[in-house]
Order: sequence, then C-alpha cells, then structure tokens
Amino acid sequence: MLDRPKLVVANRKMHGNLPDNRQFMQSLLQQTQQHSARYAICPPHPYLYQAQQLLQNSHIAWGGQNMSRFEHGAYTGSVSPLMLKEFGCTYVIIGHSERRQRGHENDETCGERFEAALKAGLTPILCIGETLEEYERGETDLVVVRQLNPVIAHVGIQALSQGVIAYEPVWAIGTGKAATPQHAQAILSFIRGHIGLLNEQVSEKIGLLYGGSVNPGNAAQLLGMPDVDGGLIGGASLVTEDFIRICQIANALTELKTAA
Ligand SMILES: O=C[C@H](O)COP(=O)(O)O
Repeated sequence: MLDRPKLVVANRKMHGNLPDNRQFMQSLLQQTQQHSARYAICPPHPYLYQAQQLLQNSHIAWGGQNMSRFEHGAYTGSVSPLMLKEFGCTYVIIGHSERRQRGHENDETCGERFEAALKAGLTPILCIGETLEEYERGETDLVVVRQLNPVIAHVGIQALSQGVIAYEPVWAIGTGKAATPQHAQAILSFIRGHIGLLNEQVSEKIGLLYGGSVNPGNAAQLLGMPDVDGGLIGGASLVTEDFIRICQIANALTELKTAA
C-alpha cells in the first residue's frame, strides 16, 4: 500500500471572524510544528486573504468551501477557481451536502467543478454520502456510486487521483451521531474497491476522508481505520483545542503507520 499521511481539513462553514480566525490559525501553527500529518483550513471566502497572510510558507494549507465551474463571467455571488488559486488555496470543497440539499449542486456540476478545480491547480475535495432515508433503505453503496460515477466519467480515472474524496453521511453531519468506525471503514473500503475496478494504482493512491461529527473522543477510532485517510471536520473545527487534539491524533496515527 502506498503511504497516505492522514489529512485533517477544517470546514469552518459560515463561522468565524477576523480575531477568532487569527487565534485558531496561530494556535494550530504553533501546536502542530514538526507534524507528519497534513492539515488544511477552509474558512468562508472573505477570510481567504487572512489565511494567506497567516499561513503562507507554513505546513498548513487552506482552501475554499465551494467554487464556480466557470473561470469568470456574469455569475453574481460566485467565486472562480482562479480567484481561489490567486489567494493561495491548495484545496476546494466540492459537492458538500449542505449545498447539494439546497439545490445549488448536483452530480453533473460536481464533475464539471472537479475538472475546473484541477485545471486551476487546486485539489478538489469531493463530498459524497447518503441521507438518513437512503441509509435506512440500505442504499449507501448505490448512492456513493451514483455520486462518484459522473465525476469519474467527466474527468477520467487518472485525474480522480489528483483529488480527495470525503464520505460524509448526511445523517452524521452536525448531529453528534458519527458513523461507527466500522461503517466508515466499510463504505470507504467499498469506494476504494469501486475505484480499484477501474484502476488499482489510483485506488491505492487516492485520499479518502470521513466527515460527520468527528470529535476528539471518536477521532482515534475513526481515523485509525485502514481506509480512512483523514477527516473533514465541521463543528469540532470551531473549538481550537478540539481541532488541535484531532490533529494530534491524526499525526500520531501517521507516525505509527510510517514506523510500521
Ligand atoms: O464538512 C464537514 C462536515 O459537514 C462535518 O460537519 P460536522 O463535523 O459538524 O458534523
């Protein structure tokens, strides 16, 4: 198996302000020096300039929470991939369920935006995952394949490996009811297997994250699963000590894996 260091991404959603962001980013910088795990912060778009100022030339990356599939044009309220790149972003979240649910996005536009992100030199983090109803009907596998396939069809299997996939069951997001480590592992293993049917090397290389009510109490078990390469963290990224604790756990797991 190729070495995949754990990646922990803070999705700060529509939270934070300049002083709070500064405290969060500076604490993270100071307390994760020399870590082997990888970290990224996705603040609301207006704060990307602040992230660039505070984090440039550091070990912490930053990214956008969404982007347009177009580079420029008359798209009021949208943000271009080129703009994210200009503000130093490494990552961009695509297809978060909070955007899919409000009808802004679908599987097709996710493929287009995944491609546009790669073209701009960004690493897309594609979010997929089932609703509670779909989970209860036992449709999780079907849903993740339905969400993944249009992206693979759009960009090709080789390009997929330049991105990251985050499995986020909608019923676990912001509810305090995280998936069990066994469920997260089963679905991410299924996703890796599905990709492996098309290209074994891509399936070994691609980073797969879990997101949904990850906190310092459950992070070791969730992120310790073999196919869980990290976490996309919402609520716990709003409490600096909690997020740093999750980073410390991810780093310990990465170092354990490297030593093995
Ligand atoms: O992008 C992050 C996810 O929506 C998870 O959010 P949460 O950690 O608050 O459940």
